[in-house]
Parts: sequence; C-alpha cells; structure tokens
Amino acid sequence: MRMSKYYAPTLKEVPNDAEIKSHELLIRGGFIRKTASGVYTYLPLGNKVLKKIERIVREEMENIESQEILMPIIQPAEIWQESGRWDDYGPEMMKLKDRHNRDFTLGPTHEEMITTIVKNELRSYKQLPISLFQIANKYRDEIRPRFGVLRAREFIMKDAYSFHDSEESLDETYKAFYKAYEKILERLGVDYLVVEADTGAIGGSDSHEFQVKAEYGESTIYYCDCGYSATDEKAVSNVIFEESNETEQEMKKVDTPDVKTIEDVANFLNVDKTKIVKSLLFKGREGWVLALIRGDYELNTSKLKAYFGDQTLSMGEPEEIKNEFGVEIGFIGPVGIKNVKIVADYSIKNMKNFVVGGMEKDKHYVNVNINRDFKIDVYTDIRMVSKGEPCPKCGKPLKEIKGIEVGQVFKLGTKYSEKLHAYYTAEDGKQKPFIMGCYGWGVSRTLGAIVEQLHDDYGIIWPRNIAPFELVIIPVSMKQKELSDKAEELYKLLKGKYDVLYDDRDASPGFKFKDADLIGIPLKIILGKKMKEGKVEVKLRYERNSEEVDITEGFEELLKIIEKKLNEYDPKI
Ligand SMILES: O=C(C[C@@H]1CCCCN1)Cn1cnc2cc(Cl)c(F)cc2c1=O
Ligand SMILES: [Mg+2]
Repeated sequence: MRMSKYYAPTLKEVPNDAEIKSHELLIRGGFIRKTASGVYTYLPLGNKVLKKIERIVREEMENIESQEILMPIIQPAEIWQESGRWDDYGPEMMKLKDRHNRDFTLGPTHEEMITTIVKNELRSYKQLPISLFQIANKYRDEIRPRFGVLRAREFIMKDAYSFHDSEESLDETYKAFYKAYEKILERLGVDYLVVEADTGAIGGSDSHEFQVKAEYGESTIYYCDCGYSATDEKAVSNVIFEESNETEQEMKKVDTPDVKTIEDVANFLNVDKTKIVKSLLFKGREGWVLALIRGDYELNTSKLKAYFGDQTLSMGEPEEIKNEFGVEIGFIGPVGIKNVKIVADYSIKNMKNFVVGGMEKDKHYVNVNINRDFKIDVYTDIRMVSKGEPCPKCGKPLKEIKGIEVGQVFKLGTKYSEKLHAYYTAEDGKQKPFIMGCYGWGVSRTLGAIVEQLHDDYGIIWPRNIAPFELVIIPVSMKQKELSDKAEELYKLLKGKYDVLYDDRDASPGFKFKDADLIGIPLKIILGKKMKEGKVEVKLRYERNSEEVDITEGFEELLKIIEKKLNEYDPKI
C-alpha cells in the first residue's frame, strides 16, 4: 500500500477523552474514530488489524469443528420474554420498535436466538454434539462507555454455542474451546492468563476468562505459582481464622452519636476494625439478606449472589432500609433485627465481644457474641481476597495482577433449553433438554487489549501476526530519484511476499519515522544517505540501531535479513 494514497489520518495531539494509552494510540494512529459515545468507526488500519484478529479466531474455531453461521442482530422480544430475560438487563439492553409497533432488541448476546433456531432442527441425540459460532456486532448500552473499544456500546464478538446430550460431552467441548482460546492468544502474541471466573447472570457451572495482562486493565486477578488463578469475584478465601480465647463479656448498648462508618466506629470506640462486624443489607428474590463480615475485610457481592443463585441481589437503598427496619444504614446490626436471612463470612466465626450496629439511631452494641446475642443462618465465604493471602490450592501468598478480559467460556447446562422448551430425542427415546455451553471472544476489544499491553512512548508495537503491515519502506526523500526509484523497485519486489507499506509521501524523514513508530509497524527498510555506498538500513520497531545491508549485488541478502529479523521479532520483550 502507498502511504500517499492511504486513509490513515495520524494525529500529533492526544484526544482529550482518551483516558488510557490504547485509546489514545488507536485514535492518534488513525485506526479508529469515535462517531458517538461508545460507537466507533474502524478506519483502514484498524479494519486491517480487526480482519487479521478475526481470521485467527475463525481458523481456531474451524480447527475444533465449530460451524460458522450468521444470526440476525435484531431479535424479536418474544424469545427474551420466553426465557424471562427481557427485563433482566434494564436500560443496558438496546430495544426498538418496528413499523408495526412490535418490540425488538439489538442483540447483546444470542443464547435465546440460537436455542430457538436449533430446537426445531436438532431433533435427535445422533446429531449431537454440535457447536455453532458467529462473528458479528453486539449491542449493550453501557452506562459509561470508556477506554475506547475496550468498553464500547457496539462491539464485535465471536460467540459460539454448543449442544450436548451429556455432561461428559459438554466437558469435552468446553476443553476444546479452552485450548482453542489459548491457541488464539499464542498466535496473537500477547502475555495472558486463564482464570476461574464467576458465571454471573447467565448461571451455569464452570466458567473461565481469558485475560490479556495489562497494567490498567479493569479485571483484578489473583494467581499463584502453583497454577491457581481466579478473578477477584471468584478467588476463594483460604484464611484460617483461629479460635478466640476471650471470655464472653456482658453486651452493652452505647451511645455513638452520628458515628456510622467502620472508621468512625473504630475511632469513636477506640477499637480495632477486627473487633467490629460490618452488617450489609441486600434485597433479593427471597427477601432481605443481612451479610456479616469482619470490619477490616471487604464483602464480595459476586460470591453472595452466586451463593443464593440470585443475580438480582442488590444493596438496600437508604430510604428503603429506613422504612423497612426503622433505622439508618449506619446503625444496622444483627442483634434484634427481624425478617432477614443472616449469612456470615467465616471471618467472624470465632470472634468474641465485638461491635455491631445498635438497630437504633446513634447506638451500637459492644461485647456482642454469636449464639448468645443473635443467630447466624449460614456461614459461607463471601469475602474479597487480597494480595499475599494464602493460595486456596497450595497456601503460598497470592499474587495480584490487572488484566483485560478478551474471552470467556461457560458451561450453561439446561437453563436456556428448558426455558425455551428446546428438547431432543435421547437414545432411550425420551425428550430431553439440550445441555449447552457458550463461548465468547471480544474481537474488537482484542484490538484495544493488545495495544494496552504492547506500546511504548513512540506508539504501538504490534505483534507480527496482526500488525496492519509487517514492514514499511521509507525513502528519506522522494526528491532524490536514486532513492525513490530504488524504493519503487523494492516495493514491487516485497509486496508479493509481505504485507508492505510504502511511505512515498513527500515529507521529512523524521515525520515518516515517527508515523511508522506510532502505527507500530514491526520492520523499517530505510533508504537514506547509506545508499551512496549501495546500502539500505533495516530496523525492528523497538531497536535503537539499524543493520546496514548491501544491495549492490541484488536483494538476496536483504530478503534473508528481512526474514531473519521478522522471525526474531518479539514485541513482548
Ligand atoms: O453474554 C453473556 C454470556 C455469554 C458470553 C459469551 C457469548 C454468549 N453469551 C452474559 N451477558 C452479558 N451481558 C448481557 C447484557 C445484556 Cl443487555 C443482555 F441482555 C444479556 C447479557 C448477557 O447474557
Ligand atoms: Mg466475564
């Protein structure tokens, strides 16, 4: 491609709404342009990289015999009403009406759609297992789109769905997708981690996320050298809380005027946070839940929701709590509270003589003890772990790292097939609901994740497999004929062998080098003053010095050097 003709509007200035590097560099590099909040156009450079990412994803899907289909983006409300999810996502689901005033949604995902499609076509166990995938736009009206394509409202996803007549069969396919995702990440050339994940709203059993390591990624991951790794939502607590040998003191109600937060209580009563129990009220399908956890720990709401299998569980609103329990949030406690299910984190199991809210304005109880002063319905792990805690698998201190989720795989079970009456005839002749799995890959998000991990002060450093161009030919001046003629000759020779960009613009060398670095092209071939000695300069994107190659005898030597350098090129260094 000739740069003089190419629509790649690079910018010097940093866009003011770019909060992280990848967003800045994709805009400045001329890869994407924002058309609305969370809605992007992929210009030629961005589109080229997208297509290379899609090709890798598509090939790895085909390698595990997943069959490509293309489903509609507009989905009739009926299938979502049948699955009971039409209102589950509130304003995040983009909805529209057609000219007959019928309700539709712009598909945020396709479980309902694919299950409705196959239920009339897949009738016998003989046709199972099968997995189908598509690569297409998805729509989710994020409350705060940010970080460019990392959290957009329209994005490109590869979503795959598998159908089985047994858990074993699902397990086999799940493993195949897991391995295919690792293969994709290897081919993308980025540093990554596979982590145990929370199945969240869609339920089901196992789930893993595929995370690109990135300092400013939104995911927090806890991992260990032994191989354990999980998102913060999922990471299991392995702290053993030793028995307290204190004797139980007499419980007292004390004045704590306007003392509400854990900090305030600790300071006012001059007690350590480890002697306070936090009481947090949640409202769910079965009513109110009071979650108790030691004052110095953080509640993990994903674990709480997973325990109750109720994603609708949400923190009680102050007003609602005042009306329902007659006391402000800051004074809520387990002693004397009615009509709540009390679930306690293990961290309070052996606490003695601790402080809790007094269930009365400006009051707290001190010297509270479990069983004597209140009953706990159930103990379970509802704690957010932190760095340095013992690994749940081997006990060594957990490490913490940030990441960007680019893929997630789920074992769904029969949740959707039952809701949508999607049955097949089993070997024993009975009608049974399909056992399903689903497997997502954020194709457009991958574009941002890779840049977030692989960049320096000069711009992007693309891995070779998905770089928009593998190499760029840069004559330092188009006015010097011997340079531009030789460059033209080189371009014709190389464009059949590599993805070549030819910077034939009438611009200064510095300008061209800067653009090549910003866009992130792996290899430069520079035709400059060394041409007097019959030499060109070859340089990898991150090398400070270039290698001189003599081309007076022809291009064999140069071709060898190019191949050698591109093969040793590794942006992760
Ligand atoms: O999408 C999944 C699970 C997997 C991910 C991989 C590909 C198949 N689906 C979970 N999820 C996330 N956000 C959503 C947002 C809206 Cl507005 C919605 F209506 C539904 C969903 C929703 O179901
Ligand atoms: Mg996830």
